[in-house]
Amino acid sequence: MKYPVNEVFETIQGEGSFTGVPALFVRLQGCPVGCSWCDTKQTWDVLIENKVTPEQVIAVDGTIGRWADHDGLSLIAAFKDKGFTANHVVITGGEPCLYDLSEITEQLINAGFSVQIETSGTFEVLCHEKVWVTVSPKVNMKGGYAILNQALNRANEIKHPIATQKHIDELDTLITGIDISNKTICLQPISQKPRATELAMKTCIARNWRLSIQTHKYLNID
Ligand SMILES: C[S@@+](CC[C@H](N)C(=O)[O-])C[C@H]1O[C@@H](n2cnc3c(N)ncnc32)[C@H](O)[C@@H]1O
Ligand SMILES: Nc1nc2[nH]cc(C(=O)O)c2c(=O)[nH]1
Ligand code: SF4
Ligand SMILES: [Mg+2]
Repeated sequence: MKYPVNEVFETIQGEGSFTGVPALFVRLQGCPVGCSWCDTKQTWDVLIENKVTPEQVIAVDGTIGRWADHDGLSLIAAFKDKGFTANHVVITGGEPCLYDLSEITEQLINAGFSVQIETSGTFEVLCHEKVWVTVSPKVNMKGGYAILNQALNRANEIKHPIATQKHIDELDTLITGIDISNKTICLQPISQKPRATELAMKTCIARNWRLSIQTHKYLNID
């Protein structure tokens, strides 16, 4: 199966439970959710006029919304060509769960990579059972997408972007009825806002949750 890939790069995972882990990022093109504060708006539309060759996507950064078709095996070959050494692959986007990720995650896991998916939980999560799934729930977005309980139940980690108390209250509602005993819950301040960061820290201490800071933005790396 072919997936529309916006960019591939090697960096340090900046967020969540794997913060600090060397990682190969595969950013898929396409997201209909429309978060006003989204870091990666260039990935929203999959426009045919922005389709390029697979080599172009591997070669340069994806800050414009161009994309190319890849599959798991062509990505593994590209990692090798580039001399990448990280063995943790993060599939993000865009919204990667627009696509059935069973094949690509199986190919990566069979090749010896550990695999993580970053998803908004607005689509069913279809992937290999060994994948670490990070759900960053999106509620009340313009598309009116429902959070699928399937995604929250599959999640290994729920990483909630927050700015105000309202967002924490929304998370409380979302996780009512979900068994969170084996899940990591993180709060991630939206766009490094000091008040959001302070609220996230206070709430994490009170609840024994984890703080997730977008460390790559402080480090000024990809
Ligand atoms: C760009 S999204 C792509 C994956 C997927 N669409 C999602 O929303 O989880 C990757 C992560 O960045 C987070 N994110 C995006 N923009 C952000 C911002 N301005 N501040 C904090 N987190 C942000 C998302 O919530 C998500 O956890
Ligand atoms: N370093 C780094 N860590 C990240 N964690 C999640 C990211 C994303 O855009 O999904 C991201 C990213 O773009 N860069
Ligand atoms: S769901 Fe993710 S990629 Fe889509 S708009 Fe929201 S943060 Fe951006
Ligand atoms: Mg980046």
